[in-house]
Amino acid sequence: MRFHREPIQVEEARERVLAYAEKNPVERVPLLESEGRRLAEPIQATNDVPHFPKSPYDGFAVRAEDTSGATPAMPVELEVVGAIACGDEPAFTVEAGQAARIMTGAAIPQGADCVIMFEMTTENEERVERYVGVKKEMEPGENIIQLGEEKKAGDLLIEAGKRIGPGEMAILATFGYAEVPVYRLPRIGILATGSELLMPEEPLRYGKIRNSNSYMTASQVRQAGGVPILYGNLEDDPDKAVERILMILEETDMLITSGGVSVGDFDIMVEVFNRLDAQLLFNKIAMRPGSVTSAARYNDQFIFGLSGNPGACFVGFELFVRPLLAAMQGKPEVHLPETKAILGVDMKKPSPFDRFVRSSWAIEDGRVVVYPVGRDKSGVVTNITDANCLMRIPPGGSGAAKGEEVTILQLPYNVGE
Ligand SMILES: Nc1nc2c(c(=O)[nH]1)N[C@H]1C(S)=C(S)[C@@H](COP(=O)(O)OP(=O)(O)OC[C@H]3O[C@@H](n4cnc5c(N)ncnc54)[C@H](O)[C@@H]3O)O[C@H]1N2
Ligand code: MOO
Ligand SMILES: [Mg+2]
Repeated sequence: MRFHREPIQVEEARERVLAYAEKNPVERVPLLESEGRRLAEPIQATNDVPHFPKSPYDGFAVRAEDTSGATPAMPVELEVVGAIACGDEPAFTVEAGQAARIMTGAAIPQGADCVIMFEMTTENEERVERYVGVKKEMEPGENIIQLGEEKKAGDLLIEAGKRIGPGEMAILATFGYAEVPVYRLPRIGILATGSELLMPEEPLRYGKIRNSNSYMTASQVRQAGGVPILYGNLEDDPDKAVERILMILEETDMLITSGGVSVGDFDIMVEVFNRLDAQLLFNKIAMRPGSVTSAARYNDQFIFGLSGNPGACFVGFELFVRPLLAAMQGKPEVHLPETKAILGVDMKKPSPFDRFVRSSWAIEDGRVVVYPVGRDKSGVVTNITDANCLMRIPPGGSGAAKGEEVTILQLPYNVGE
């Protein structure tokens, strides 16, 4: 029974992780730096928008009752008593028989109740000086952006947890949020285990390979809103691993390792978890790839032991680490979005486990069609570049046939690039 581990279902593994998920502490950052972060508080309107009635056009602010009977052939003549630029606070009142020049975005003066565009006045023939001819009958309120028309003070504008992008930046600036409450970025330590590993700058030696997992994981962490901190490669030595892991956990919120989680002679992670006396959440999942993906709690921190095989390492992050990072940043929906797609080829390999196949979806004749990206072997590293989703093939039966409907988990990579 030396190698026996009790496999649990994917959903169960996710729940065991999320049961311990906590939101990161809140910090206030300058507006420009808040871009890409997640809001820690709901954002409300701090004033009406607009907070003064304003003109949507360049024209004349007038009293609608004065324009009665006006036509292009018989313009009504009004006295021009002032001009209002954007930013002015008009100090005069438009009385009966009067008009004021007004520019787009400028405040409506007292007395006026509508704005007539330049094009509907004698201004369109030659520039008006003292008197303007109005060529159209106006309604009260016409061409006025009313006080609070867009938003009222106190209105909820953005829910907490939303990622700050262009629209959110515009709102935050509009309502004077020079400092923005956001969740602190999760700092994620990344450590590769394996005596065969070289750094990217090192020349190849027979039997050795360059560590790609750490860089792949760093990208996944960053795209999930975390800050990756790389701690290099570690030989397969449990003593050194324990020492390094304790050091990394002091400096970071969480640790992700890759490699050494299976049952080989040099797979040290089981031993490492034992020596740390960590609380094991799982070390076997009924899925492929990534069946040996492991997770543990050490004090109040997480350690994820992802597979060494790059395909399995990639999938392990997407299914189990991503949701945790999302939860730490207050994201309301933590899992990858799922949709249905039509399988573009036969995937007839029967499997007793759920399979998560690195795949690519595209719209064909108005339908979402999905194809595996190539050889579905967890040791293959060079086809992750083509994946924009994971295709989920349920266990049992005889796999899935071309034309069948399958579930896909959309990845945030390789879409619209
Ligand atoms: N007898 C069994 N053997 C294996 C089983 C099993 O159940 N019984 N599971 C297989 C599966 S599935 C996987 S996945 C791997 C998991 O291996 P480990 O997580 O223990 O990883 P390693 O043994 O350290 O390495 C596996 C493979 O990946 C390469 N690797 C490791 N680290 C990196 C890295 N940072 N960058 C790129 N490539 C890396 C490593 O050289 C190996 O080729 O176990 C199977 N075996
Ligand atoms: O299940 Mo392994 O983790 O195929 O690659
Ligand atoms: Mg191994």
